[in-house]
Parts: sequence; C-alpha cells; structure tokens
Amino acid sequence: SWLTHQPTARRLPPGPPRWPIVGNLLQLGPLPHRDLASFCERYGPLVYLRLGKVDAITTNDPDTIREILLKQDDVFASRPQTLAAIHLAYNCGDVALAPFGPRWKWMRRICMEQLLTTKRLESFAKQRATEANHLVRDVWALSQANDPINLREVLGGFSMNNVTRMLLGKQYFGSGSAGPKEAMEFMHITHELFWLLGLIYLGDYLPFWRWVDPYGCEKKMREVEKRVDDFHMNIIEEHRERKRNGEEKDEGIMDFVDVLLSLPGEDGNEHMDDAQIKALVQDMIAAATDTSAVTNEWAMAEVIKHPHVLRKIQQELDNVVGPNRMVSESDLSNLNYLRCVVRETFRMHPAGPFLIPHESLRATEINGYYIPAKTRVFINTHGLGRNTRIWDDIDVFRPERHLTVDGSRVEISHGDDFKILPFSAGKRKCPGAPLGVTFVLTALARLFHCFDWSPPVGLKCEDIDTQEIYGMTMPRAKPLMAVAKPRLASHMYQ
Ligand code: HEM
Repeated sequence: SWLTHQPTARRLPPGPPRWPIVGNLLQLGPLPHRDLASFCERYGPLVYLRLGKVDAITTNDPDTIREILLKQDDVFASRPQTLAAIHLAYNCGDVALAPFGPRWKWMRRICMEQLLTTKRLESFAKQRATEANHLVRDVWALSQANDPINLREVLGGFSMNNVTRMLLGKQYFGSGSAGPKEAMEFMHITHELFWLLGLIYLGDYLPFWRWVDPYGCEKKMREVEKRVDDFHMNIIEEHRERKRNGEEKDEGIMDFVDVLLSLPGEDGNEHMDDAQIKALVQDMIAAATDTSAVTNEWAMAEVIKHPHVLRKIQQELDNVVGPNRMVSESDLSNLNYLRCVVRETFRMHPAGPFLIPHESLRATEINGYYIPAKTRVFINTHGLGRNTRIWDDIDVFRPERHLTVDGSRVEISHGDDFKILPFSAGKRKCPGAPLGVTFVLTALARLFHCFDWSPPVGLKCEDIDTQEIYGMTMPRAKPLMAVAKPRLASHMYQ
C-alpha cells in the first residue's frame, strides 16, 4: 500500500528548513511565540513546521485565523492529546483539553447551561463585591507602610478567591480563608499544574524522549496528578457530607460542586462520575484564575509605566463613579477608556499566546495548501497583536486606538475583525469570557479608583520592564512591585 502514499501535487505551506528526526524543534527557544512570529514574517501568513513526529502550522494573520476558527471550525475543533493532558486532565476527560467528540460536547454544554449562565453568575454578584472590598482593604493595609506591594500576590489572591468561592464555596486567601495549610497546598499544586500544562514537553514530539525522560517530567506529572486528585476528592467528599447532613449553604447559594453533584450523568446514569466532576472543577480553576490574574498584572504594569494613561483612567472614574462610593459592576459598561486599556493589554499581552492549541480532525486545505490530519495548530495571538500589517506602532501602549468612532461601548470579548482574539472564536471559544472580563475590569477599576500608583523608589516609570515568560498563560517575567497611595477619604477604606 506504499503506493497510495506517493507524493501527489499537494503542497504543504512554506516553512523553515527541517532537520531529520527533530524537524524544527531545535529552532524554538524559550519564547516560542516570538520564534513562530518571525517565521510568519519570513515565510508568509501560514507556516508549516515539523516538530519531531508532529505536523504543525502557525499563523498570525486575521484572514487565516478566521478560516481556521470559523470557516473550517468543524475540521479544527479538536485538541492534541499531549502527555500533560492525559496525566493532568483526567485522561483528556475535561472540557478544555478534550478531543472533539460527544463527551466534550456534553461537558461543554454543562458549562454553558449549568455553570456559566447569566443567572448563575448573577447569583454570585454579592460574593464578587465582597472580594472586591477585600482587595481594596488588603491593598490599603499594605499601603500604610509605603513599601512596594507585590501585585502578583494581591491580584492572584483576588482571582483565586473569586473562583474558589464560586466553585467550591470557600475562600482560600486572606481573612476568613479555609486555613493557611490547605490554602498553601492548594496554591502550590495549582502552580505546578500550570507549569506542567504550559511546558512544551519533548516526549510529545520525540518518542525516544519518553523512554529517557531526562528531566523526570512525566514522573512529576504523575506525582502532581495524584496530589491534585486527592485534593479534589476531599472537596467532593466535603460537599457530599454537607448534603447528607442537610446543611444549608450561605443563603442557599449552590456552588459549582453542589450543582455538578446534583446533575444526571452521561447516557442516562443517575449522577456524573467523580472523575468528570473533578476534571470540570479543575478546568474551571485553571482556566479562570491564572488568565485573569495575568491580564491584571500586565494592565497594571503598562498603566504604571504610562502615567498619562493612569490620569485618564482616574478622570473617567471620577466622572462616572465619583469620590463617595466604590465602583460597582453596573459601572463597568460605562468605563469606556478603561475598556480600551484592557483591549490594548490583550493586544500586547494576550493571556494565551497560542490560545489552547487546536488539532485538525482530518486532512484539509487552507489557501491552496495541504494540511494533514492531526496537524497541531498554533494560533499566535501574541504575533497577531504585533503584526505590522494590521497595527501601527506595535510596541506602543496606546489605549486610544480602540476608541470607537461614534463613541459607542468598546467591546472586549469579541472582535469580529479578528485583529485581537483574547477569548478565541468558534466552537472552542472561551465560555467564561463575560466573567473573565468582569474579574479584570473590577480589579482594575477598584485599584485605580482607590489608589495612586508609582514604581518602587529609585525606578522611573518608563523603566518598568515588560519582559514576558512563555507558558500556557504568559505572565511578566518578574512579579510587579508598585507603591500605592490612597486617593479617597480615609473612611472609604474602612
Ligand atoms: C481574562 C480571562 C480569560 C481569558 C483571557 C481566557 C481565554 C481563553 C482562551 C484563549 C481559551 C482557548 C480558546 C481556544 O482554544 O480556541 C479559553 C478556553 C476556555 N476558557 Fe477561558 N479565559 C478567561 C477566563 C475564563 C473563565 C473565567 C472561565 C470559567 C469560569 C474560563 C473557562 C474556559 C474553558 C472551560 C475553556 C475551554 C473551552 C473548550 O476547550 O471548549 N475562562 N479561554
């Protein structure tokens, strides 16, 4: 049957020359999104790469992205089954890393119709407001010493508390938290999980690497898998116990674990499997926490670096909110300049530099080029936001570029022109976008309304560095440190 594999006239997209066995793997450095963008610069909008045994394509071009995520959505809606996804996402049994198919559809429907509905999200509005108050009070307390504040910790805690309250009915950081030991364990395993998920693990591309596993990555994955699983099992048991004892939750609000325990299972089963519940809970924690915290840290860094932007944000807040009350969620749609700031942050620092990589289900064609089945797709959102064919002054942080001509509300979560794509598009697009936008705008609005910000003593604003480090989500290389000075009357912080 080798005859059927004879090359035909089908051409792969252009790309850099490849080595035997490793293909282009050695051409990727510690910032692969930048390497892939430079390939697109050189070879065109659609580039073919061979990563060991894996076919891959990459693009930073709006029309090509539209073709992949919308026009050929049914071809490209799958995910590669990486070793990290197998070990760390319950054998790809979650939503975010699951291959396309009936199981993914069923789990995704649960997300959309049970967990992330407008009504369910509204039922947590009070908890979100409480967490926003905590955020302000924590920063106020820290600001009293006039020392630089570690904003990564503050913003990470804010996102984590919001998410765990909604998912697990618990607050893990700050006063009234679930207890320092449990919180530390939780934070620690979550960080390890993110790190392993973001790794470009060579064992996924070179079979021999798996046998050797020189850095013990796969072993590490199995260890983390076990610890995460114990953690989730405890949470589920706690919820079952409470249900058996007929205990009422805060004002009867069901958290996500309660909801999942009450739902019928797949194929007429009475309940969902524990593994399915754990996979979903873990997905939500991973997808919701880091993305919003990383985005907030980037936005704060860029705004503190550009004092004129900070002044404009504060002017808007003073007009819309004024000095005598705190920002509320209903203000967020009226803060058009702040919305531009978030959009500009997503242009320069998208939380997912390659979205979550997609995979093709069958062979197809793009722009007249042949794309084999099981091709891995790296949509380069970082390269898209810095593509000089569609943006000017790509390295300048300029929120004004997003203002609408007619002054109408600036949209953050969807961009029909595909020039910014923070939440993706098509079947796999982020189902948590409205909530993510709320987390980001709330934290920023509160922190800029309540405080003036400056770099640590001895550092000039323009010296704040904006170097990233690569990962599934892409944070600043160094945690952001800044000095906060309260700007409202002191009784406002009590
Ligand atoms: C600023 C915040 C957020 C950003 C920037 C963000 C971004 C993304 C991106 C880029 C993807 C991948 C899309 C693709 O592969 O095409 C994604 C997927 C996903 N996000 Fe978000 N997200 C955010 C917040 C959230 C929140 C708050 C939740 C839930 C509570 C959430 C749940 C998910 C899930 C479940 C998926 C997987 C979808 C699938 O594979 O079918 N995200 N998100």
